[in-house]
Amino acid sequence: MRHAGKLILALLALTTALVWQMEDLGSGRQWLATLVLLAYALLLWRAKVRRQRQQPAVSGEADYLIAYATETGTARQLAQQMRKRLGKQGCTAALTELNRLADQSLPAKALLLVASTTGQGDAPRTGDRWPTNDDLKRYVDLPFAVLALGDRSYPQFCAFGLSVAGQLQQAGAKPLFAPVQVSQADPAMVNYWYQCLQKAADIPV
Ligand SMILES: Cc1cc2nc3c(=O)[nH]c(=O)nc-3n(C[C@H](O)[C@H](O)[C@H](O)COP(=O)(O)O)c2cc1C
Repeated sequence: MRHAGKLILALLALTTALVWQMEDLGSGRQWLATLVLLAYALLLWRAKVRRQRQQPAVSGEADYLIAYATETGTARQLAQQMRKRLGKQGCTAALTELNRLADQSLPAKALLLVASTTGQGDAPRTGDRWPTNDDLKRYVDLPFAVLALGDRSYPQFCAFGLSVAGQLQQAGAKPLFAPVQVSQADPAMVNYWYQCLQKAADIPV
């Protein structure tokens, strides 16, 4: 996204330069085109600021830290919904991709993981470098819960989510409840996972 923003700005600057090369346009039209391009850049900038406000920076003060591992976006979407849902219950939650978990401060209450599986039971793009460079010792005694996404038609159903749960437990982290395996992002099972969390973490309904 950061690269896309830079590319758009570079294209706008190039277009402005081209407009000023076209002398037969006349300076009135050249100014008009420049103003339109500037207004467009301003709109893009405002949209970016709004997006950043909707996704506050990850903070060590958060009650929950939600880490997602996704290939095609479902786990990220569900993680974002989870954060909103927790927010409505008065809880704070920070969001990160699993590959960046090592850079985040630990949450006050629990680590929540939304992890999809790809390939033949493999890690998806935003989780394929975890736990490299993460000191798993820091998760000792940390409560956690895993929402494992997959598809029942694959022989290695939810393999990556289960592997994440296993590695955390082996490192000494404390599962709030067993990983919930969800096929094709079934909303009923996602809801069931959330109910388990509410019960285990004593979140008001
Ligand atoms: C190429 C491919 C390979 C997949 N491999 C598995 C698998 O081995 N095990 C599994 O349970 N699900 C597998 N799935 C299903 C995905 O995990 C499931 O659709 C999930 O909801 C995708 O989540 P995402 O959008 O966060 O990546 C696979 C899906 C695709 C497209």
